[in-house]
Amino acid sequence: MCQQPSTPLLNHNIVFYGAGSMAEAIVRGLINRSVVAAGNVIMLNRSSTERLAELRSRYGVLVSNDPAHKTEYLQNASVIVLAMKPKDATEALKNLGPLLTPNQLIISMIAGLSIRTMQGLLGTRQPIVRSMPNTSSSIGLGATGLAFSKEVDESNRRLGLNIFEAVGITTVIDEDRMDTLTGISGSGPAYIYYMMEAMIAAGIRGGLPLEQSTELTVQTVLGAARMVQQTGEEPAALRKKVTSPNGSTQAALEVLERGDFFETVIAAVNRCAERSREMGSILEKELMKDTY
Ligand SMILES: NC(=O)C1=CN([C@@H]2O[C@H](COP(=O)(O)OP(=O)(O)OC[C@H]3O[C@@H](n4cnc5c(N)ncnc54)[C@H](O)[C@@H]3O)[C@@H](O)[C@H]2O)C=CC1
Ligand SMILES: O=C(O)[C@@H]1CCC=N1
Repeated sequence: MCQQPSTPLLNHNIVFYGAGSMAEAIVRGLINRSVVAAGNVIMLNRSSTERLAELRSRYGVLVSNDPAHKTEYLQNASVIVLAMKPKDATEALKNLGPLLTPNQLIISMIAGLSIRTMQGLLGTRQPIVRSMPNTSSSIGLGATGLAFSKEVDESNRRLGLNIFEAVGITTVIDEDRMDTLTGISGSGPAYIYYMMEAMIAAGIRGGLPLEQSTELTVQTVLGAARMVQQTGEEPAALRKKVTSPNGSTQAALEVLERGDFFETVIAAVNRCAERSREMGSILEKELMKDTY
């Protein structure tokens, strides 16, 4: 599964601080696409030795949950990717700040957490790349939004872009738009999976075996996405081509309309963005609590 790079694109020590599903998605992409040598990737977790052993055997990366080793790895890293849950970020950043030197690049993928709050918690004006990837990064089909703190120079900007370009497409946005982007591409895969779950269930209820219903659903979603990408046509135009007047598709779409499908999806994206902002405010309040 893990191919060793002959000439990796990036020659930096990259520490993933938090070794959960999103960190693994990025690491898998980086290693399998030979962007960085496995020996230059370090994955740190709070406790689970089993999880770390699994990551080491899958990707050949270095791993640790030992506090002394963790400190050493963090101090020697060129890039530290923050990949813990928002609830664990305050404590981790406060402990991390005093270990850092000014040229170490921080890349955060923590939903909601602003650059300003991160710099406050670290207590340093560290160069920070705020990112919002998604789990499809693990197969090179990620969509990542990036915003940069003003301390990020051109080479660190390039480095941040290289990491995420290796695992999909990237787009640079104003930090203010990161919550909306989270609602579209960060959390978006979950909405599509939910739709797929419903389609598979409908197939089964209609008498198709699970395997067939799944295969047909997967290919339909894949084909629909590719059609938009390859034809350059608007989704609405492609939808119209499927929909014969008074035909079966129209009948189905009318049911979706009765369920307010379009506005429900928009409301879900908006609620996701709002929740991202709420999570950011909670972290900001924790910072303020300490400041005053
Ligand atoms: N899962 C997703 O689709 C996406 C997640 N994110 C963000 O990525 C971050 C991680 O999410 P997941 O990977 O889904 O979570 P996860 O729960 O799978 O992984 C988080 C890991 O961080 C570790 N951790 C927590 N505190 C730590 C500490 N002080 N030192 C070392 N390790 C520590 C935990 O043990 C856990 O293994 C979150 O902040 C989330 O907002 C961003 C984009 C997409
Ligand atoms: O659910 C979450 O909070 C994270 C952020 C984007 C995807 N998962």
